Amino acid sequence: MTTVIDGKAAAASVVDAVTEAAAKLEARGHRKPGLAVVIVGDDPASHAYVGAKSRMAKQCGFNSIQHTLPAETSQADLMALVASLNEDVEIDGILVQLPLPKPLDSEPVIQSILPEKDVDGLHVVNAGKLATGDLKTGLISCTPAGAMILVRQIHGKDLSGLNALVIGRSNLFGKPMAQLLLNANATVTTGHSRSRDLPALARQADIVVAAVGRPQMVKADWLKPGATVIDVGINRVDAPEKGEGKFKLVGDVDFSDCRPVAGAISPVPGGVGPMTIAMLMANTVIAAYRRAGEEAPSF
Ligand SMILES: NC(=O)C1=CN([C@@H]2O[C@H](COP(=O)(O)OP(=O)(O)OC[C@H]3O[C@@H](n4cnc5c(N)ncnc54)[C@H](OP(=O)(O)O)[C@@H]3O)[C@@H](O)[C@H]2O)C=CC1
Ligand SMILES: Nc1nc(=O)c2c([nH]1)NC[C@@H]1CN(c3ccc(C(=O)N[C@@H](CCC(=O)O)C(=O)O)cc3)C=[N+]21
Repeated sequence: MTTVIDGKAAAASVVDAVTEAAAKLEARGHRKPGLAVVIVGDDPASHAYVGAKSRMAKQCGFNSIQHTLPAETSQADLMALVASLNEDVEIDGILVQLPLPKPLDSEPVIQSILPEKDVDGLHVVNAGKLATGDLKTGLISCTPAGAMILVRQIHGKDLSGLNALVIGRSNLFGKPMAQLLLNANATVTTGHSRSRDLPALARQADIVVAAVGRPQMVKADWLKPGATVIDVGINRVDAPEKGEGKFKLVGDVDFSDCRPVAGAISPVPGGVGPMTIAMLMANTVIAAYRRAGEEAPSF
């Protein structure tokens, strides 16, 4: 029987633990954890995600602040906002929603966030800690951290002897995911657009993680029977069957094709997506504990 991994349920239990941790911190006389989300421009999908993040932050008992800037915002003004959030004693976590509208350059913005407030885990200090095996003192990128919790549900903490393929090598996901798997003792391969034969690489893998941005790319004949498949892709595709102009979300994995062959598979929606938001809350409460000088919980 194939296990369909329930990312919503896993995310709900992380959110419960975060809510409890936030309440405990307040009970010890500290202020609420503070999360600032910055969004530039008016991309509807980005606004939907940011709205979900802000709502979840309130639900966790955080002080949640959203800064919505016009698409024409200058690099200097955006950097100035980040600088003021770095200084703000009420703020523990800063997230700048990506991608930024052209011609803004995201890299200098991300690198200007204080590493201890970088709840996206994208600052070089946090990326470097993860790369050198320090998983305790930095902040880990939310989506790979969430995907890893789903992998652990199936395989436990120690992935010794297992082959893992991560398809995609972005700083936001592919690289940190590969490092988390490696740290858990998996034998890790990272595939990308220049890889020669991804289906052959995938057939060697006990764990396949797809983060490519290509709808339904991974097919059943790519999989070793019984493999665990984690689908990170979020693709909006037309869904004329739902009515004119309607769309639906699909992952980078052809779910109905792969489901019978996989041992466990995460769906889209309802898989990694909800975990991303839950881990953003987890990183924010961790940052708040550290700022308060208390020992941070782990999730
Ligand atoms: N569920 C969630 O919470 C999140 C979902 N996502 C989703 O995950 C997906 C990936 O995101 P992200 O990492 O930011 O995307 P990027 O576009 O930054 O990276 C995509 C990666 O896929 C590789 N790639 C592209 N085409 C192919 C191909 N045909 N064959 C093999 N590899 C290919 C690229 O290779 P190369 O490096 O050679 O160009 C690149 O490494 C997207 O669908 C995104 O929406 C992202 C973040 C969070
Ligand atoms: N700085 C930054 N950090 C990010 O982590 C970041 C980002 N920018 N830009 C965009 C991507 C994408 N992303 C998602 C978050 C939640 C869902 C999510 O909750 N998805 C639901 C479905 C939501 C829906 O129905 O639209 C699900 O998969 O079940 C998806 C994708 C975070 N990202």
